[in-house]
Amino acid sequence: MEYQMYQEILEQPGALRKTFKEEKVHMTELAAKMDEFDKIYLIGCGSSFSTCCSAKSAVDYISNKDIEVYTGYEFVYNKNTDYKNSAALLTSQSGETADTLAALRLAKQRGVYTVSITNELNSKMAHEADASIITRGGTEKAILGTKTYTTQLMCLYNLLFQMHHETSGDKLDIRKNVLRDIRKLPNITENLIKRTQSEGLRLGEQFKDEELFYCMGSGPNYGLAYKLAMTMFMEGALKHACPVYSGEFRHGLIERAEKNVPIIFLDADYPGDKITKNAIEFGEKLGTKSIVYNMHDYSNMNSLMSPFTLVIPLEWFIYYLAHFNGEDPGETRHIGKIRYS
Ligand SMILES: O=P(O)(O)OC[C@H]1O[C@](O)(CO)[C@@H](O)[C@@H]1O
Repeated sequence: MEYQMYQEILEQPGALRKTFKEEKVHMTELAAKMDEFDKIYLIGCGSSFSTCCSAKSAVDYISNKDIEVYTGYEFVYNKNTDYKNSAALLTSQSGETADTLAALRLAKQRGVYTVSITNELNSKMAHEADASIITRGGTEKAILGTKTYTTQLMCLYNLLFQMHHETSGDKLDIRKNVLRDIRKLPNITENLIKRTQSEGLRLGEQFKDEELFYCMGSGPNYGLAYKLAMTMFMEGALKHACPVYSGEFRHGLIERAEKNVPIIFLDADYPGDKITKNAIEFGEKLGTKSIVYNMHDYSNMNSLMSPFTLVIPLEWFIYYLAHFNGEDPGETRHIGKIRYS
């Protein structure tokens, strides 16, 4: 019953170590280069879109830098305004996703400085971007993205938090703590992988017959809630799932939060998690099947590192959920095989 994803979960600490070591200097140089631009676009799809959402939200806590997040085709079809003095960081584990590649080509045409973050050295995106950061995960086969997620997210955080931000006081401390925690990530990840496997197994078995999961988070955890629903549940465990911003709980999900409905709450005690906690309480009264992941139960890193922390117990949960349903969590039925153009 060991699927490909199993090995790839275990490979994350090594991939983080190697990526940091081999790209450290380059990332510092690129952070300085990014300072030259007035605006930064973060662009990716699926798992690689979720990292952009989390990183933007995290850096927003300490910075006023103008950063916008787009999926590949949203950027291509719907972004028509001014591209003056801007840069785009394009994330893609394969470096080949048509949507993100189209965004990269359009950005270049419009004079935007482009940086790709990809796991494939010989990919189109690595070749065509003005600069490239290569995550050193080794080939990843399981579709939902494990080691390419953590390494890509690490590169985005490292780059964005190293940029010059007008910070002082608390914000400066947060920035320093995040950069310190990034260095500790390989060891912390290693530990989390060991500590959370049995919990994932238990939850996977307990929830195996559920068909739909709501995934809620605020701040940087919304990006993870998105990944959890779109790639981990839907692509990996073949379950229906829906990401929800905590702040949007009262505008939709509240009407479906009924007895026995599974809701996964990602909590890191962010200011926005006031609403997450209210929603948890509301769910308790109604008898929802809540699973609450609070990042502080798993690590003592800065709260902004919550996606790095919570993704590990979630990977195990999804791995076993797929297993108890007789599915290989690394398989794909359509992704990578369907072409629109
Ligand atoms: O990161 P890449 O290689 O651009 O791939 C994007 C793909 O990743 C996935 O999120 C799978 O991890 C798919 O949804 C999507 O097709």
